[in-house]
Amino acid sequence: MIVTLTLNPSLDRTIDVDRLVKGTMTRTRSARIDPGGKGVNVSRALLANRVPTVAVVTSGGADGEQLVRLLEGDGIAVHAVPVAGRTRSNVTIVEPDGVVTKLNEPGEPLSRDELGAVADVVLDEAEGASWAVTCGSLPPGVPADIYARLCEFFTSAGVRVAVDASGPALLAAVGAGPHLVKPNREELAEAVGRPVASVGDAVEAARELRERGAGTVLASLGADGAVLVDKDGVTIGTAPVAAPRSTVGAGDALLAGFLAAGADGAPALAEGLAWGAAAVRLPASRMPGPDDIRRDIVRIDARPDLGRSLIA
Ligand SMILES: Nc1ncnc2c1ncn2[C@@H]1O[C@H](COP(=O)(O)OP(=O)(O)O)[C@@H](O)[C@H]1O
Ligand SMILES: O=P(O)(O)OC[C@H]1O[C@](O)(COP(=O)(O)O)[C@@H](O)[C@@H]1O
Repeated sequence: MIVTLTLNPSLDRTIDVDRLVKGTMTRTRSARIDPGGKGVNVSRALLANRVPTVAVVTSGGADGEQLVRLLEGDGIAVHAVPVAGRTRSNVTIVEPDGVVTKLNEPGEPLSRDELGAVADVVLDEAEGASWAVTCGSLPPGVPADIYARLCEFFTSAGVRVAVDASGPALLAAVGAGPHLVKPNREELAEAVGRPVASVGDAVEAARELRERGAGTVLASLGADGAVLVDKDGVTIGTAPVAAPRSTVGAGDALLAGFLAAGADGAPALAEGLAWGAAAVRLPASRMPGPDDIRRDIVRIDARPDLGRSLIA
């Protein structure tokens, strides 16, 4: 069982337009609503591939109720903790060439008591679980060390912890010694305080996060694939997609695939890459199921070129 926690979930609204021009009225081509938030997406991807999972989320107002209805409609085991603040909506605008513009709300504040209630629920749900996955931005008012504190609780209960966060929350979590962190390129660069412009830069930055406490670093690099740095060394792979449709949720699919495959070494990296590429071929934040995942496109580089520049 893999338990995910999303403190700041969202209704993801994806809008397709022919062209987005700032400051003009744009007629939309289609729109779609998905349950969103990083942990939510990890659970959606796991369930789509029949891996047992529970999603712990906060839920506030009519949008929170809709989020829970959508998740339950998909058959996801969801434990929703009611909160006073409205669940946010994140908007993604997609142009035909695959260019994506994201507008993510900060979410409404969580009180101390609400945070305590969520922590009780997730610690309870994680009892006996193989992984606890704590993901996404923190709502206003939530201390930046929340993932670090939860990590200590999970670890002492014998549950492995994966963290997908950014900024101070990621840095604090790394110091608490999680089994796995999944930064993307920007998050990695911010964490080490220097640009990540090449595959070698990503490897060095991932090594630094390991030195600071993370057990395994799965650094996702968009179209450049991903770098895995763990106790056994460095593994690098790619899974090219000729015509990406939507990259929203690709990182969540990568993480889900990596965990589903056992979170260890090249086989797990390859599975994560296959799931991430499949997500990119699907519209909006749809998560891939078995029929969408192609393992034949994955390449694990036996002799990676560390000097290779990353796509801008
Ligand atoms: N344009 C793309 N082409 C092929 N694969 C992609 C593309 N964008 C993302 N991916 C896949 O999705 C994974 C996660 O994407 P990334 O953008 O790094 O993460 P996040 O969604 O967390 O920002 C990548 O490691 C890669 O496997
Ligand atoms: O919590 P954040 O950082 O605002 O991100 C939330 C958004 O990220 C997503 O989980 C997508 O994640 P990625 O595109 O980073 O994989 C959306 O479902 C959600 O709207």
